[in-house]
Amino acid sequence: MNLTNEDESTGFESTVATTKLGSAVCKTVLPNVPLQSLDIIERSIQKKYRSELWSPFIRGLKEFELVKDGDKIAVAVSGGKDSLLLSKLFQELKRASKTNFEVVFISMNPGFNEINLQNLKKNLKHLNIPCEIYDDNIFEIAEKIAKDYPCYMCAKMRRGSLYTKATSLGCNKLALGHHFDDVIETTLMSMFYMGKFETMLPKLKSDNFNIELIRPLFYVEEKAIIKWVRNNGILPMNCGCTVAAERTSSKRRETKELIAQLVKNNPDIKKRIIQSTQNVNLEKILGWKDSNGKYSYLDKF
Ligand SMILES: Nc1ncnc2c1ncn2[C@@H]1O[C@H](COP(=O)(O)OP(=O)(O)OP(=O)(O)O)[C@@H](O)[C@H]1O
Repeated sequence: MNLTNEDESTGFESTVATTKLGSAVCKTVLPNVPLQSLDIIERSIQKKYRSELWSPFIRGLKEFELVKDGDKIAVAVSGGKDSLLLSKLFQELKRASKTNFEVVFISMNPGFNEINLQNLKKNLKHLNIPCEIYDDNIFEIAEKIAKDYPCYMCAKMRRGSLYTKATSLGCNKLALGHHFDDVIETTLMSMFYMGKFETMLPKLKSDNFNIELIRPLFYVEEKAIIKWVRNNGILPMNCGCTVAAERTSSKRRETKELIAQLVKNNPDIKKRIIQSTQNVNLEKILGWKDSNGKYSYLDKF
């Protein structure tokens, strides 16, 4: 592991290391202090990090109506920092909210190495997250059937596996740990590398399962999650992928770095990117599409 200095505005601050894993290099978020007690960790969510974690979480839930009476929600836990926080937020919500909902925690073991698996179990135990870990060997399958580009296949199989598991547990919603920066990066990446304008939605209906996917961390910034994890002494899973890891995420890293540069001169830039997805002027756009087909502004010219 080599310690590297990262830009403050990315939230990685100085204790981010690079870890060599096979042929890949991963950025690793390291704890700042010894592991804190469960009580301190839980309390920090609604006290010390209230404005950075709890409030944007609640804002997203309310604005997009993500949790309703009668819901049974499966929280998908990869063991990374985002889904560990998401699990704790849901436990806090259950305690604080009058909404009558149920929550379960599921983690799919896609072929993690033993060190990662043990660390995941240790974190779940310490954080008191009653999570069911089930095996679904998608790493091996993705690498076999899509040798050159396993990530797309892996992500597709992962989604299917989590939907299947959540459905088998009687859940009507599956919660994923994508956060504010994931949304912004994905929006820009789809413009830069795929030539289309679209964003990551806070909720969507599955095409093949009778289940809704929700993203309750929609308004939670990554730098706040990193602070929460590091200052509570938690070592999240960092390099779970044993197949491709950093090889295929370089475009995301480039986009992340570009945004960090822009934020230096214009701190509101991330907010503006999100706003632009809520404010598309269909009279000043060349073309758009929906499930019925493609349209050009010339159609009605
Ligand atoms: N193996 C898994 N088991 C359960 N849920 C998963 C798994 N892998 C990913 N997820 C879900 O999908 C979300 C997005 O996955 P992604 O790979 O982008 O995140 P990550 O960096 O692995 O971890 P995290 O988002 O928890 O920090 C996760 O936050 C989690 O909710």
